[in-house]
Amino acid sequence: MKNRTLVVAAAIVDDLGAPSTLLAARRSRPEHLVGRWEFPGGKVDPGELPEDGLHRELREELGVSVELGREITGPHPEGWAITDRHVMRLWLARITDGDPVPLVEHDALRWLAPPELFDVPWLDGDVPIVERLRDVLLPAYQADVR
Ligand SMILES: Nc1nc2c([nH]c(=O)n2[C@H]2C[C@H](O)[C@@H](COP(=O)(O)OP(=O)(O)OP(=O)(O)O)O2)c(=O)[nH]1
Repeated sequence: MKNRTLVVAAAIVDDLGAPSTLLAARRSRPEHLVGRWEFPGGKVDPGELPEDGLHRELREELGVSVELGREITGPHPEGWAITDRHVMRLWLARITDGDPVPLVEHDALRWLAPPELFDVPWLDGDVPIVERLRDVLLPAYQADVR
């Protein structure tokens, strides 16, 4: 896990206390990622705190401000091994300002409820994270549909 580049990303949800839907973003670049869905975010700049990098990326990519909730921790203390060169940390987040628009890096956004989570082709490394998030979203989703 050492020597991997740190990527920070957000599981943007409708509500931090009772999350039931998740915002997914479709990559528009680079070529090998085009059409795959992911969590908005990106690489942390040198000297930047991970959470600060995440707020910056979300402003740049979607034009939104967020409140961060708890971190969705992975199997490794460093985060989720999303590729053989990147490790990712991700936090729940709620939009506090702005309507999300795919400004750069993405060309589509979708709010997904648990039954729809796998209707989109996620990047391979994100699949175990989406499975974990399904468990996070299910209680509030099931309470809502009842
Ligand atoms: N942002 C993000 N990247 C992901 C996810 N899953 C996944 O495998 N990746 C990969 C894709 C890229 O190879 C890498 C992140 O790079 P990036 O292109 O988003 O980062 P960045 O905006 O800072 O990129 P750069 O163009 O400035 O280098 O991690 C995900 O859910 N979100």
